[in-house]
Amino acid sequence: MSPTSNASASEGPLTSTAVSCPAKVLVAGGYLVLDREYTGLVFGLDARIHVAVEPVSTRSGVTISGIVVKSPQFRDAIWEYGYRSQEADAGIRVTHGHEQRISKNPFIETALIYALTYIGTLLPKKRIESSSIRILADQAYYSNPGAPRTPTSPGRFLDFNVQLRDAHKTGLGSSAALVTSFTAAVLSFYLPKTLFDLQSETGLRILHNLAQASHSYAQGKVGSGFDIASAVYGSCLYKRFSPQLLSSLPLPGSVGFASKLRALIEGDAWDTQIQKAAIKMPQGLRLVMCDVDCGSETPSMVKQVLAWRASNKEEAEQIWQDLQAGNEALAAELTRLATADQASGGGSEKYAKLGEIINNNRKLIRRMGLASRVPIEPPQQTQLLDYCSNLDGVIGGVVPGAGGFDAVVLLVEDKEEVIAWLKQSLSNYKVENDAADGSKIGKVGILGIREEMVGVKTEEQSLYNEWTTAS
Ligand SMILES: Nc1ncnc2c1ncn2[C@@H]1O[C@H](COP(=O)(O)OP(=O)(O)OP(=O)(O)O)[C@@H](O)[C@H]1O
Ligand SMILES: C[C@@](O)(CCOP(=O)(O)O)CC(=O)O
Repeated sequence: MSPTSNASASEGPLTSTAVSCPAKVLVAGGYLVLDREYTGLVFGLDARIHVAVEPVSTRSGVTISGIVVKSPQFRDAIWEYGYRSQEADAGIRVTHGHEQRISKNPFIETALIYALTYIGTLLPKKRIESSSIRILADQAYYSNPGAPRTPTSPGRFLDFNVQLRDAHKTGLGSSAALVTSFTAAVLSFYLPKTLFDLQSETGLRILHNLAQASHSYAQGKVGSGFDIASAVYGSCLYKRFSPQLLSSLPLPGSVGFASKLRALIEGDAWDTQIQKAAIKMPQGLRLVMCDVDCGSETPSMVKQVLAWRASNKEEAEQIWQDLQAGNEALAAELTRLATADQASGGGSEKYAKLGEIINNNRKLIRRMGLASRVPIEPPQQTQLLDYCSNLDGVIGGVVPGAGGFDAVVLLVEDKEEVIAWLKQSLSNYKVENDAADGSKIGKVGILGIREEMVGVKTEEQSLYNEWTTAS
């Protein structure tokens, strides 16, 4: 059902709004999920990016509207935008503030253009008021050490005291969580509930489709969109949208962009499939993310794997099908354990099948990597995963997403002593960096996060008290 567009444009003053979205980890389905024939098993993680929007009191007589966006945990992270409606149904054009000295932020700028354009199609006669927007991110997204802003009463959001370009990402999908929170916060702020309600299924679908469209444009249309899906819906089994949906959309600023964008995100053509019920974390288990203090270039790995698949159809098809079966088996076993009678089975034998499925999937991932000559589970990561998998309480682990040297994700028993033992064992872990290509993994650390089933949610403004709009 589409929202009705005849709601009154004047439904009271704009009130401050805040929204947050979770990080992601693709536990199964890397590369496969780029193709609609296959699915990806994605878990949300409890590191969040928050976006808060507030009205700005404009002095009487001031006619220029503006939106100021700040990411105050980073140095010089402030972007000022003007905006105006364009002829020919081309949507909203965003301009930069005069004294803009700092680098552009394509994710923020695109999310703003898409969100304001959609709002403009719903409320064509209403002036878009000025606002002030703050972005606040949890520590786990970056490996830079943060410091409390007010040491006497340390809050949730730390001061990173570096420029954004010097932030070291940990690969948790910061741009997807940012774009989704930003879009949700801007829509919730400017639109009355009758037109956009984050608590409704329709609201979530519109947010998902709009955030996919703008994130994909800002990113250069490379990803499957699993990161946006988990930002909106939390942990889920994800089947991507047909790429033609976005390739047939006019570019922002071109004739017909606004109404085609609205029709696409509200209409029935959008064919993503999200199964939330297919993903569960059994009670007594949890995910642990390990950062290996090194990084890989996802786009070039994707290019190489897909090129190999295109010229080795038969061999690739077999691996893809076997991996899909293995990924489905993993989802099914997690669900079985989550719903099984807690009294049945006991001890670590109850997770034996889960461990076996994970190890079989890893064999297939290594085959994919060897065949395509892409280090998806390189020897250093195999060694690390084998080492961790042999520790008491660890069921198994994989290289998430595109793999490489970014991170590993472990499935472990949710017990303090297991985490303590894992930490101690990793602090003694000796990395054997003997890869022929010279790639190295650094010190292995545990990120203080775990799985999160909840996707987008509204938040209390009081969370940001120490990061006032003036910060
Ligand atoms: N706190 C923040 N404030 C403003 N912009 C941010 C913030 N965090 C991330 N970004 C934007 O997102 C970009 C990083 O997105 P990118 O897609 O490269 O990484 P990622 O989504 O974290 O990585 P991956 O998909 O590999 O997990 C930054 O260059 C910046 O533009
Ligand atoms: C390789 C791919 O399937 C997963 C990439 O995941 P990550 O960015 O490495 O977490 C690409 C995608 O689905 O967007």
